[in-house]
Amino acid sequence: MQEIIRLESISKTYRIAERKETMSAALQALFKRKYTYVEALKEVSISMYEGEIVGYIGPNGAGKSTTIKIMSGILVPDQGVCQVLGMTPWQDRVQYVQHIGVVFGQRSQLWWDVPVLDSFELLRHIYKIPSQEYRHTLTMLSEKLELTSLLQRPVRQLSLGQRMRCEIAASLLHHPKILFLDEPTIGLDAESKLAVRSFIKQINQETGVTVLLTTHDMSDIEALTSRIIMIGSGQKLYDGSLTQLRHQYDSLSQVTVKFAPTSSNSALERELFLSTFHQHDKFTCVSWTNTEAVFRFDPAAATLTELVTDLSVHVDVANIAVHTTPVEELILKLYKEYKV
Ligand SMILES: Nc1ncnc2c1ncn2[C@@H]1O[C@H](COP(=O)(O)OP(=O)(O)OP(=O)(O)O)[C@@H](O)[C@H]1O
Repeated sequence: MQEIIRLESISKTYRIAERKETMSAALQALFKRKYTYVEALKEVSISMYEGEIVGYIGPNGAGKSTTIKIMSGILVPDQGVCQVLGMTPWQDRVQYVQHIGVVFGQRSQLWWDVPVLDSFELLRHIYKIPSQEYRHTLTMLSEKLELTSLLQRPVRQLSLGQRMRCEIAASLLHHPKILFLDEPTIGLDAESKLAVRSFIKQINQETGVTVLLTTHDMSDIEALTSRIIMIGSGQKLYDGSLTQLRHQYDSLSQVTVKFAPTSSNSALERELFLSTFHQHDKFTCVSWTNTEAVFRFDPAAATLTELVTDLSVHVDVANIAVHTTPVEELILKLYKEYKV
């Protein structure tokens, strides 16, 4: 896979002028300003490859939006190298923006008082999209994002979910190679979230567009990304797959085994048998009742099939449920480990 985004040791510090309480102190400050400094990014390095969907996560104030602003050329870092598609975003801006699409969930790129279609037309002119290509793309996006009934309405009349679908369409009109999505599902109801998610997945699969997605919603991450990059207090803390994360923080598999109601074993027999699991070298029986038992084992040392084979000699099994730790919990463990 080809590397299309490369950040090397990117740092960014914001300078904030101190505000004074009293009028005289404020007047004095006009001549002798005092500043505080916020280190938003500290030597962050990131590589992304063509066609990937990467989840960029971290708690509030971690530095996610600052990174996206640097990658999209809106902000200039204090230090480091940023190469996207072989360009430096803030230097080759006019050429560069032809290749990227950006959506900020908290801000609109559409004109508030005019119909959505007028904003799209304006973007067509800005990006110099040939009319036939524009019509074709608009039809495709309108169908996939169900925009037909929205296009003639002013943006201010749209619901958040409707507006977000239009924002995403606007960011794709010029067929960008990379899509930066900064919290695209923020504030959306369950149905709108699903619509946005399934569209992102579909467009990535069909066009190969590379996607960097920031979100606080871990179900977005689970549904869309196989790789996550975590940032905390301006530093990159984790870069890897969800599977790796699961191995790291969820090393033991847990299964609940339900006994058949018409089981031929007596409760006593079952109890005696389950108590032998205390000495079992591969499986631990965590708890049991008359109707079910919970087991834990290390998937590197044993398999579910072995457990079922062992069990079925002595008890009638009706059902087995494998417990997987929700991604939300895994990420919380990661945040805790790094104290962010
Ligand atoms: N324009 C600015 N001026 C001063 N400080 C800023 C500015 N923008 C961001 N910051 C500070 O930089 C740090 C990183 O902010 P950033 O918006 O990149 O974080 P984030 O991870 O996107 O957070 P969130 O999840 O809350 O959107 C924060 O401490 C924030 O207060």
